[in-house]
Amino acid sequence: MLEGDGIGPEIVPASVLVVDAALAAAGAPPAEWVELPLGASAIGTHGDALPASTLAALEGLDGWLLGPHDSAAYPEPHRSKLNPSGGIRKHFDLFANIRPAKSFDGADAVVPGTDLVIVRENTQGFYADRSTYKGTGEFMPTPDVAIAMGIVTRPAVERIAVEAFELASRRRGRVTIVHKANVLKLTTGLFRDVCREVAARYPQVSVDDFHIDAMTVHLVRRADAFDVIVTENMFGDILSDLAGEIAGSLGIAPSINASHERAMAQAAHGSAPDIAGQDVANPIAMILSSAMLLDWLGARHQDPALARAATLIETAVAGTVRGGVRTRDMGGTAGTRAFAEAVAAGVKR
Ligand SMILES: NC(=O)C1=CN([C@@H]2O[C@H](COP(=O)(O)OP(=O)(O)OC[C@H]3O[C@@H](n4cnc5c(N)ncnc54)[C@H](O)[C@@H]3O)[C@@H](O)[C@H]2O)C=CC1
Ligand SMILES: CC(C)CC(=O)C(=O)O
Repeated sequence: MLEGDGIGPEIVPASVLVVDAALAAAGAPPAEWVELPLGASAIGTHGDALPASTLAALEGLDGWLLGPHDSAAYPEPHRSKLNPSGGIRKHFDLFANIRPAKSFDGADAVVPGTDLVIVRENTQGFYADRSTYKGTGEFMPTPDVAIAMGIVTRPAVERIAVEAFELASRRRGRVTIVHKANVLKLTTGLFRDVCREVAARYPQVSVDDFHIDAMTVHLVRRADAFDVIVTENMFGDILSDLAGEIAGSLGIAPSINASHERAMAQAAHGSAPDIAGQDVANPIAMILSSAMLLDWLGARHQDPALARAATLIETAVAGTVRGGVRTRDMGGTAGTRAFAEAVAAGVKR
């Protein structure tokens, strides 16, 4: 576990509490938690927000929880470096960022009945790292000119499209491709076209596509009509915050960042410095990210107890919300810890 900054030291321990309860209830072996330094505190102790020792320790693992970091507030030179989660995603080539947005029965949502998953390409576009793709990233040829160079490649689109179509095959059988091929014709045009080629291998899955600007409108109006949305890195980052809020709150939006070998649970939101340290943050996003990780590990290791633990968590979170225990962003009064304790009690029940 890596707690990160801001609300990280509140929501990550809240998730650990719930995961421990779920593993015990599901008859799975207990987790052995190892706390690794990352974020502002690691700048103080190790001189780096993502210490080499942290990356080395992660090498030996196939799953971990990452809290959010407040990298926009780091002092220089740390602020100008690749942010810590970007560094981990890049190091382990965690190419698929899977971000569900699901509303809860009985709780407010902009669009009740929302149940979709954004499959975000996690390595390319404008967020590509210069050391991986030469010539990409941001640079300033003069103090008055800033340039951002993105990249889209066929293999990267193919592998994320396969993730999206496989997922849709296990869900409601629909994939929506989001792009901006009317303006970014070559880059996001390639993204759309390669996704369409992959679609041909999945005749049982229906496919459509929208421009990113129009897609924001469709989501606000009828998010409940979508199943799996596949899109490039930056569009997926933005769209998933929107989808989380439409489903009820950004604080309920989970994710995993995955390759075929490793997965990292990480809430879709940031470190929320405006509410940090007040015990008001919603831990649902981090708790459900942890459940996604257990589910992923269960599939990888063919261990049904881990999948059971994931289901227990999802059911207990939904039951807790339905029972009226909610944090402030969802109109309730429960604190972060109290909410997690209620979920852990629900898991045990
Ligand atoms: N995965 C990560 O580590 C991410 C880190 N960040 C970083 O986080 C810092 C703050 O970024 P912002 O743009 O302010 O975005 P943010 O996601 O931290 O906050 C946006 C708004 O949502 C609220 N919010 C977020 N999570 C919440 C939760 N669990 N419960 C209740 N309310 C919640 C915040 O209070 C704030 O009003 C920046 O340094 C940014 O770079 C941003 C996004 C992702
Ligand atoms: C990790 C962040 C700095 C970027 C972001 O908002 C995200 O990837 O979710």
